[in-house]
Amino acid sequence: MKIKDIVIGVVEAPLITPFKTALRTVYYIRNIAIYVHADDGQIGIGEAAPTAVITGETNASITEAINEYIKPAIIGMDVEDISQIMERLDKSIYKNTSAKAAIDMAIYDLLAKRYQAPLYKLLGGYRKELVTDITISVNETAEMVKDSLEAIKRGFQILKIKVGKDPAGDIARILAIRDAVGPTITLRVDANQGWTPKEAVRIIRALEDANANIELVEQPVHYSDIEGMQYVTANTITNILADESVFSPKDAITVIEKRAADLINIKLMKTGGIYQAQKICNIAEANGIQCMIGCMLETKISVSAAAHFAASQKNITMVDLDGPILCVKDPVAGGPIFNGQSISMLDKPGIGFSL
Ligand SMILES: C[C@H](N)C(=O)N[C@H](CCC(=O)O)C(=O)O
Ligand SMILES: [Mg+2]
Repeated sequence: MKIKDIVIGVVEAPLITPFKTALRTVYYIRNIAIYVHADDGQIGIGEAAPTAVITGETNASITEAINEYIKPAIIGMDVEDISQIMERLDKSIYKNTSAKAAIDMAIYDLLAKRYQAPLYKLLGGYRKELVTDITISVNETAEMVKDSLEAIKRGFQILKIKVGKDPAGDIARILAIRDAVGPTITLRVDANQGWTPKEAVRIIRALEDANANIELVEQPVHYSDIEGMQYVTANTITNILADESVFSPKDAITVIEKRAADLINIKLMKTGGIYQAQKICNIAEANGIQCMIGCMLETKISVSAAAHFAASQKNITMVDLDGPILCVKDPVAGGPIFNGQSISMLDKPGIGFSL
């Protein structure tokens, strides 16, 4: 099964409410869809999200990276030569991880279709069901409390609370949410790099003193401030999760060696796809570090690929795959079933979309 052509399209989905983090506000998803055509007529599907503030990519850069660099590097290769394809993909252009992720997942989709196997089984098949959290955008406290209660009414038991935009008000925001939702709901906090190391320690310790019972705090400080993350991890009890600081296996080794975090968030848009994500997950597991699977603002196409990967791995113990849940409707039919907080893998070949 040889790679014959790569076709680029657009996938669009309006969001139910604006998505707000310390880094950006988004009203509408407009991502790149990828179709990798094989010489036997099969098509593999992928998606790239243009998260300029995190990966540095735009839809224009993703399109250019694929057309000018990635496509010439892998066209004509046999889908079964996965390691060789992934080596060429990695070397075809520096960084551009979302462009690479879209191609990587489309090729894995083809490989799994070649063997008539669901992708999660081909990758290791650890479990069939995942439970995702849902994001509560950063807003004024009252609005975040209202959004949290609505999410619980919709059946979500795990909330990912965005903070870091207004550090002075963050303790009050989080405590008000804990107060409103009660003790049984799991709360994750994501500062998206919005705090200084000293601010982070002060805020997290205040939450600890108030018995807020926060499961983890994600990326408290700037992605490049590994010493700062190390300082936060060393001076708090709460688990610290590295997100924007870990794109590659090398980044994971640095964070682990420096004890800069307790946990790692793997996103296909940061790793450049499943092949590199597996390496990070293995490195973390060998070092006793559990991983979260995360997503950017992505539709069901790439989030489904991430779900297959997460389902295949024992060491992925936390799931933040709420992209499709934040959209008014899915732009594609098929794939795993997203029903409230549960994501169920089906036994259709590949990622599960009929193309
Ligand atoms: C959508 C997901 N729950 C999430 O919060 N991802 C963010 C980055 C999303 C973006 O800006 O596209 C994260 O974990 O930092
Ligand atoms: Mg994050």
